[in-house]
Amino acid sequence: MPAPLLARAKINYALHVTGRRADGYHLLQSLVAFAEFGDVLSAEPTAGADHALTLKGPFAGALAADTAGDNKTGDNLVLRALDALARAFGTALPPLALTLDKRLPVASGIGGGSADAAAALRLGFAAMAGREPGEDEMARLAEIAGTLGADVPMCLASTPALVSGTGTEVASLPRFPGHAILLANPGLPVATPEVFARLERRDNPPLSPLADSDLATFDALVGWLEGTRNDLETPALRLAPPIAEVLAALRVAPGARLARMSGSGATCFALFAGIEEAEREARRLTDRHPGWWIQAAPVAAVA
Ligand SMILES: C[C@@](CO)(OP(=O)(O)O)[C@H](O)COP(=O)(O)OP(=O)(O)OC[C@H]1O[C@@H](n2ccc(N)nc2=O)[C@H](O)[C@@H]1O
Ligand SMILES: Nc1ncnc2c1ncn2[C@@H]1O[C@H](COP(=O)(O)OP(=O)(O)O)[C@@H](O)[C@H]1O
Repeated sequence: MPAPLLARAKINYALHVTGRRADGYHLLQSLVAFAEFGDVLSAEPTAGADHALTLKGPFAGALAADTAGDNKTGDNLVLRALDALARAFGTALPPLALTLDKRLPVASGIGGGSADAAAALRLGFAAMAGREPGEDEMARLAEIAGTLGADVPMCLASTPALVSGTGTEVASLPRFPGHAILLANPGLPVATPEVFARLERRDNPPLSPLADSDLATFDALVGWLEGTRNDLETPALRLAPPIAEVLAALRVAPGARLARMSGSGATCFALFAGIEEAEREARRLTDRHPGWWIQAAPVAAVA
């Protein structure tokens, strides 16, 4: 059986909404990166006739309550991803007993469900083929990923990238400076469509060009990010006002170089040069806001 997979949290460092398609989906330009923290998906063979999914971890309850239907895990993106994989490859997938350790808050702008779906595609492929996917097979997995959600292809890559289109066009960055991130969520689930619906403008200016030198150091990256935005921040604040308090707390954290909301919220992040500073601020914030979800993690370099 394939080894357990880390379904890393996705963070939109910058997110510009530049248009809207006729089908209502928005055109985005985003710089995304991934924290070395996330859900963990594991699988064992099972004698049962179908896949079985067990949820555990701090957000298992929230997910079970959020997922519709009598079978509380039936709508889970993990099982939908395995179904889509088997259909696309036309190959029987051996029934799997899956365990999802749900460590990322649900509906929180850091793509936990999308990362789980991407991990399920990788794990399912390995269980089906007995090996890792080749380049052509990865391209097919990315296509399947795009049918599961706009964020799933970027989570399949799980490496810093510029994304465009509706989010499914993923250009991995050739280099990226390592640093640390502090994630904070006030405990409010936010529905992505409701945030998009509250946008006042859908024709915002695009990202400024990203030069290789902007990725050479952490300072240079922060400098570039200072000229960018998250266009979903204002509509999300209207929907969930407590996000303002999270942003304010992160902005004044000693050592925080940039504080912003990720995706459609409500999770916000601050960037730090090193993990020690991020962990120190995580402890401080946890003392002051025991009801918030707070997590520090490294963001790996791409050399
Ligand atoms: C906003 C972002 C930014 O990365 O992240 P999250 O806040 O979800 O983490 C994504 O675009 C979310 O991606 P994902 O959550 O996979 O979206 P989907 O399941 O495909 O779509 C959910 C809903 O979001 C809206 N949507 C999503 C993507 C997009 N480009 N335009 C949209 O308008 C649509 O209302 C759609 O019905
Ligand atoms: N494995 C999963 N983890 C999280 N959410 C899931 C999962 N499977 C299905 N969902 C559904 O997808 C929705 C979006 O979840 P999530 O990816 O956590 O949002 P976001 O991208 O905003 O962080 C949830 O409301 C939930 O009902």
